[in-house]
Amino acid sequence: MNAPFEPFPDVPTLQQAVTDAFCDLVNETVAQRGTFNVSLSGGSTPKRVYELLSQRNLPWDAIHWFWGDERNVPPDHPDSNFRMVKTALLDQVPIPQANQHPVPVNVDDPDDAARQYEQTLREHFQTGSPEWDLVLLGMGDDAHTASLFPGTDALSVRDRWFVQNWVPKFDAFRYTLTYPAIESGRNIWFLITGQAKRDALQQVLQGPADADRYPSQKIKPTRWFVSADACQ
Ligand SMILES: O=C1O[C@H](COP(=O)(O)O)[C@@H](O)[C@H](O)[C@H]1O
Repeated sequence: MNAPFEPFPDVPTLQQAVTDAFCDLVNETVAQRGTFNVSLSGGSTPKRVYELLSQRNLPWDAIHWFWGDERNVPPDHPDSNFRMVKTALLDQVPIPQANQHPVPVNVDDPDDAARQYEQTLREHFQTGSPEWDLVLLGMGDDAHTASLFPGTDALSVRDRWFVQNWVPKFDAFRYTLTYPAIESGRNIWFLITGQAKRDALQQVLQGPADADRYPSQKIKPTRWFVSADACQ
C-alpha cells in the first residue's frame, strides 16, 4: 500500500520542501546516531536540491554521500551523476573527501566496478544490508528508478547490493542499487516532477502490477515528493 501524498503546486516549492526535510532528517539522525548515510539520485529535480543544500549549514563531517546509480562514463563526463553532485554541492561546501563515495566507474569493465562498489558499501555498513538513513530516488518517464530500467536483468537480482545493468535503449551499461539494497533504507523518498512522468506515475500508483515494465512499482517510498504537473 503506497503512502498517500499531497502534490506540491510547483517544482521550486517541492525542491525547497525536499531541502528542508533533508536538513531536518540529517540533524535529527546525527543527533541520535552521530552519522548520516545517504544514497543520491541523478536527474534534473534533485540537482536543484543539491544546490539548495549547498547554501545550508549542515554537519558536513557527519554525512556520507553515496550514489544509488551511475552512468558508465568517466567522472568528468557531462552525463556523470557524480559530476552533477560535485558541481552542485560537493565543491561548494567543506565535505571531507573520505565522506564522498562515488562509484569507481570502469568504462571497460563495469562489472568489476560494480563489485568494487558493493565491497565499499559492505565495508562501510558492516551489516547484512545497507542501512541507509535516506535513499533519494527519481523516476524516469519510462518508470525506471535508480538505473533499474524496464525489462533489464538487474530487476531480478536479490543477492547483490549493487550491479552493472545493460540498458538496451541506451546501448550502454548503467550501475545501480538493486531492489533489496534500496528497500533497506530507513527513509526512501521519491522525487517526481514534470508532465512527462504523468503516464508512468499513473501506472505506478494505479496500474496492474507489472514491475518488469514499470520498475518503480516495486518501490515503497516512505515519502512522496510529487509536483502537480506530474499528476493526471
Ligand atoms: O537516468 C536517470 O534518471 C532518473 C530520473 O531522472 P529525471 O531527470 O527524469 O528526474 C534518475 O532518478 C536517475 O538517477 C538518473 O540516473
